[in-house]
Amino acid sequence: MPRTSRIQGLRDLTVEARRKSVAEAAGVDPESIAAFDPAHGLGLGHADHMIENVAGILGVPLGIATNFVVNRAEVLVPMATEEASVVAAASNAAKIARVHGGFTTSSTAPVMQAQVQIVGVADPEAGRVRLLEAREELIALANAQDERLVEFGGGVRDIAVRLVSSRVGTYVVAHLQVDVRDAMGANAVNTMAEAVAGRAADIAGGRPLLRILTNKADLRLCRARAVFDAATLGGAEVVDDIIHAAALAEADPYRAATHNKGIMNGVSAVVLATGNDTRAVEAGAHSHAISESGRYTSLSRFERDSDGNVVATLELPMPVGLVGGATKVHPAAQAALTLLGVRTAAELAEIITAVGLAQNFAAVRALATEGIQRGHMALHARNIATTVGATAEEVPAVVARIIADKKVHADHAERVLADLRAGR
Ligand SMILES: CC(C)(COP(=O)([O-])OP(=O)([O-])OC[C@H]1O[C@@H](n2cnc3c(N)ncnc32)[C@H](O)[C@@H]1OP(=O)([O-])[O-])[C@@H](O)C(=O)NCCC(=O)NCCSC(=O)C[C@@](C)(O)CC(=O)[O-]
Ligand SMILES: NC(=O)C1=CN([C@@H]2O[C@H](COP(=O)(O)OP(=O)(O)OC[C@H]3O[C@@H](n4cnc5c(N)ncnc54)[C@H](O)[C@@H]3O)[C@@H](O)[C@H]2O)C=CC1
Repeated sequence: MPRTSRIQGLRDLTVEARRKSVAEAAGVDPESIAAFDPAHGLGLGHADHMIENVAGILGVPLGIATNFVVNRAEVLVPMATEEASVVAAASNAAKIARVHGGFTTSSTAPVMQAQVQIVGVADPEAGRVRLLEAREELIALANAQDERLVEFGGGVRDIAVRLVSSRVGTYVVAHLQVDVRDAMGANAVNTMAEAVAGRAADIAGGRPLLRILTNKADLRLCRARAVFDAATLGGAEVVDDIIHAAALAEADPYRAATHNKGIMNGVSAVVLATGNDTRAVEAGAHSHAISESGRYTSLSRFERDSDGNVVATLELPMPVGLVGGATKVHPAAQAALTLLGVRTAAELAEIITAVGLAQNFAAVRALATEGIQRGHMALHARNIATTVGATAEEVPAVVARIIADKKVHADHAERVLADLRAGR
């Protein structure tokens, strides 16, 4: 069977049957994703080597988003999240995007930057020039810290020097711009920064202070683009309202914060599923969402194309890796990468960006039409039924009633559960 992300009725299967169906559709050995099952996933022994004072493991649901076509390839996307309707929303938008070929993505080279702050430079402008004169020496010193990275074709691509004025003085800040290939790269560039800091400070004529990467990873950008069909959406008026909803997010930081949270619903779920650093990706995204005028704005743009369809685009930093951090040691993260079938960090980063755009579009489409609650709360109702004590066997009946009653909240669920148990 050719690889496909269109799986009918996946939601109606048991978890085990769903995992088997996903493996078959993705063309992978079911054993290669067995680690999605906690019984075969991260063990306490593993966990005890990952962080400090380990006392247990927090399980997070891992769902599979369907319908995705990215650069003409079918891909099933593992998403780790505690939030209902996120996986459904991404799958829904991906289904609509298929009408016009799915998502097209691209990315820059995987360049991460480390900063070296130099304080106390009497002549900062000249200090900057002196550092740039020593470019080759500093690059060689930094690359010597990671021969393995250089072997893989990575290493320092350039050095930039900025002068940053603060309330307490002007700092000379050197940036090591490092191609980190398939790593996320934080540890790699931090090691380089610590190695060159002393020499750089001597050259600049000051004292080294901070030596750390920046998570504003704006030299490691990914882009996604998709066309959402006007007829499928319900016509020109719906398109207009979707455009208006996105335009508000572009203009208003209050709306942009939630619009971008919608994007990160998708992004962070795949970042987490693949054992990558969600905090780094989120910090990078929000630091990138600053307009030329300095205002916090939306990360994505929605326009109407010449055929009246919605064209959505998203660009953001995407510092994720296939090696490094937890990715290599977490069995479920390895399974996630197997299911995705990615060969490079750039491929992973671009799929994540496409999922962020899908999530964003699904949310804005729901908000601009019926509102978020019908779809979201219908799926959240299962959590509410469980919260009030319904057993797995009782959940479907409680969910059906509270949705039918249009009262999807805990106190009504309690009454419904009591009625069901009393045979009413
Ligand atoms: C929730 C839907 C998808 C329902 O939408 P619907 O039209 O009722 O769904 P449907 O039953 O017609 O199914 C359409 C497709 O959605 C998927 N789908 C649908 N249901 C399921 C399910 N149970 N399990 C798995 N997949 C599901 C599935 O792909 C399905 O097609 P298929 O593949 O079956 O041919 C829609 O209302 C939606 O997309 N809503 C957006 C929900 C959302 O954004 N949730 C995120 C949480 S809210 C939030 O925090 C973000 C926000 C809103 O604040 C961001 C912002 O403000 O911008
Ligand atoms: N975002 C942040 O502010 C910070 C994040 N971190 C953590 O750093 C970790 C990621 O840092 P990394 O340097 O990626 O981790 P790492 O040090 O585990 O792996 C990177 C190393 O892997 C080697 N390598 C092997 N194969 C490679 C390939 N194909 N491409 C590139 N390198 C290859 C290289 O020597 C490279 O230096 C994450 O766990 C992250 O949470 C650490 C400090 C700060």
